[in-house]
Amino acid sequence: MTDRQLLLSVRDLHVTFPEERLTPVRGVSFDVRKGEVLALVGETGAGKSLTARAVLGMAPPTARLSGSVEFRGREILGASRAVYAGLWGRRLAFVPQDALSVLSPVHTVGDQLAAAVRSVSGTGRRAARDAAVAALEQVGIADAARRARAYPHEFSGGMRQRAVLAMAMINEPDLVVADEPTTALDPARQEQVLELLAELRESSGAAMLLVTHDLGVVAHHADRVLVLYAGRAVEAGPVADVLARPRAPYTAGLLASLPPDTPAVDRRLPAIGGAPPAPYELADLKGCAFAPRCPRADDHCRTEAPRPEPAADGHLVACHHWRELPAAPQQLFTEGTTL
Ligand SMILES: Nc1ncnc2c1ncn2[C@@H]1O[C@H](COP(=O)(O)OP(=O)(O)OP(=O)(O)O)[C@@H](O)[C@H]1O
Repeated sequence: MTDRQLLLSVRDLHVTFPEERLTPVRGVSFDVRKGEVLALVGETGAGKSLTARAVLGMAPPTARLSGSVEFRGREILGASRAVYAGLWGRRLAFVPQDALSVLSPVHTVGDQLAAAVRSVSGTGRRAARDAAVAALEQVGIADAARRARAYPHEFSGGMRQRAVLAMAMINEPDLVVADEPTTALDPARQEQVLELLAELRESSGAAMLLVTHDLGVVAHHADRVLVLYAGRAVEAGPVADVLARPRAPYTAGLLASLPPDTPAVDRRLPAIGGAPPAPYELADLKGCAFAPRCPRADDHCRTEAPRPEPAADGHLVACHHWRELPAAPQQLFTEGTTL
């Protein structure tokens, strides 16, 4: 039976750089349903951005991709530029870390928004211009008609990121891929921009794939979460369930390292102890990539990689020992365990 709510379905995604003999994404699978927010979370180098870029058709040119990315029932992995050009901005939108990577320095913000509108519809110039100004108003840019005539470098960082949100949402896409959308902003602006993104997304009904390394952001802004480690999923499920009762030691370690009552904007992922394997080490890795940092690891973990298996309704975990862990496995990391 087909799931009519299914929007994006990624299966066994691998991203390889043949020249460097690196495979930073090693068989990632997940679904995004209409209107839902899936967060991809993990430490630096986990493969979050490469996964997001593979979905967008924006992987680095030297990357080789395999697996499957079905969007709206159609395979798009490895599709031609023409296919992606028909999706970008219209069905599939991108909010990057750095606004200047998507805004052209040589056109005014208003012209870029108007061009985005005209690229998907036969809207006339004046109507497109009005839509651009309305979009800037909607993202809280004061004096939008005048601001629309400014160039991106004349905007503050926060305003630029708002303009990028306006650009991403102006054609009401089905899926927004947001890659650490507030990292470049100062902490005071981060939550504002995330709230704005949530409002725009909710009012348009778009789904979102949200890349973040901040569990506070996951808690407040996602419906489901996929935890990545060394290019593989270690745990996935509804946010409330995964955060309240993590089944994978890695997720538990991330949660244990969050200081209680930390303001949302400061909840970055601190080190669990040790570091993830370097990309070049992954090729020869036999067992679970987290084993060297895991207090529960044994010979089984060091020799055989665990596969994701269902632990509860809609909750997957890849750990040989998930059934034997304490109900609050964060204890593994907080009770004087040396890692
Ligand atoms: N163009 C490239 N060529 C070779 N290796 C790459 C390339 N891009 C990324 N990688 C490797 O892939 C790994 C995963 O990169 P990715 O950007 O997906 O990580 P990430 O989880 O998004 O981390 P971060 O939070 O730091 O952005 C990195 O360790 C990097 O070494």
